[in-house]
Amino acid sequence: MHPTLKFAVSAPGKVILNGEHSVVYGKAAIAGTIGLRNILTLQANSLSKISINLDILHNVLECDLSDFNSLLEIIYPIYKNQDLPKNLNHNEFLDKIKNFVLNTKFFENFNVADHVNTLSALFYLLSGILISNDIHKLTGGFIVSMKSGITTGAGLGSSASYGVCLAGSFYFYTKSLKSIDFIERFNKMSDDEQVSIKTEISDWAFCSEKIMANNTICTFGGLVKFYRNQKPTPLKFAKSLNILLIDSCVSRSTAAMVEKVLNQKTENAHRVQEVFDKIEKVVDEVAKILEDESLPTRFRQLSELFSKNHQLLSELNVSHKELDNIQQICARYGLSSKLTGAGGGGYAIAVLPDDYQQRHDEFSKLTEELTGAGYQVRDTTVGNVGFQVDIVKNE
Ligand SMILES: Nc1ncnc2c1ncn2[C@@H]1O[C@H](COP(=O)(O)OP(=O)(O)O)[C@@H](O)[C@H]1O
Ligand SMILES: C[C@@](O)(CCOP(=O)(O)O)CC(=O)O
Repeated sequence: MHPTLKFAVSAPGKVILNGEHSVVYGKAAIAGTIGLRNILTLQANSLSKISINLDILHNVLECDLSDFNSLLEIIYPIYKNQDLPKNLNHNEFLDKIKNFVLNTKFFENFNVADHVNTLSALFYLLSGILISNDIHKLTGGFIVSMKSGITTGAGLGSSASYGVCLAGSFYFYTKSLKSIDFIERFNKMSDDEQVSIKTEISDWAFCSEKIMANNTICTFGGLVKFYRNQKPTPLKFAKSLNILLIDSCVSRSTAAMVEKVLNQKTENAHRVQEVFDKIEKVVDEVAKILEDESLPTRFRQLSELFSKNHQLLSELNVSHKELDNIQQICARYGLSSKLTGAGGGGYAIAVLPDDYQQRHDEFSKLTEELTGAGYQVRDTTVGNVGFQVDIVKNE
């Protein structure tokens, strides 16, 4: 037990730049981390409880250490000799964790059933990582506090970022139980050593969100090209890009939009395949531009390709009148926006010129017009750092 241990981890959200929908049918897509992050602080203490302070739950929940240790007592012997998480029987393990979550009293009248996935992800990763490090009992408590910086359920990768924060914090907590200066040592390790630890974290995070690209991006950061169910490949030399993130404030469902495209494909496979092929070309061109170090500016070329990509997605009927309106407003200011993610609502993104901060008046007018039309606007970058961990020093 290390009652003095206090550290913070953070992980960014992500956006898809190009290739949504066609990626479902085997084509490549491009994505990158955004400048918005979830930040989780873990502080060890000598109390006999695990306190959970996730801002999205609006309550501080508490789990008695004895209850958690009883769970470990049951599951440790079953899973201790398995090579976790590689050989973990996910569904069986998750059932045991869900059962624990549903039968634990966390806070007065708190309705656990409404948050079972959020809490199960936490206890899944905590127990799995402890067991894989051969720890079968906790002798001291801790508090985890999450400050959310990413809108949830909007395609910005909040769940992957949440999973990476949880996996990362429990990984470093567990390692610190064995060696208190582990975090300081990690931050001084070579790139290769850090990559191998981050790979473990990303593999654990994959257990809570089964979208390989998202966990890898949120852990390692940067801009990547990826295919469905495969580890993404970093785009070499790709510098981060200034973008405008515009929330249409229209709710959307990824599954419904994917189904909409499937229905069109069933009706007219040839037409839809032609659109996918054109999107593939856009993806290839964008990747080339992002990797070309010699270009003085990427703004104009990328803007053209973003417009084209939005048009192609509209042909798949996954745009929305608000997303089209955003595109028209941006166009009046010389910017091209496209929907990002599944469409039907959610976010649009627009590439910003390198000097947009110097063109303050023009940029403020655009932001005002978008906000006045009912949208939420953030300027940020895409292709930022991924997972980070740091000791928090108490004043
Ligand atoms: N900051 C957070 N704190 C707690 N849980 C989070 C947080 N961010 C995401 N989650 C979890 O992820 C879920 C949202 O996942 P999902 O609907 O796939 O959205 P997204 O597209 O943003 O990843 C939330 O319901 C919650 O379980
Ligand atoms: C439409 C799709 O290509 C992207 C969905 O993205 P998001 O989860 O809405 O950001 C679906 C998918 O790749 O699974």
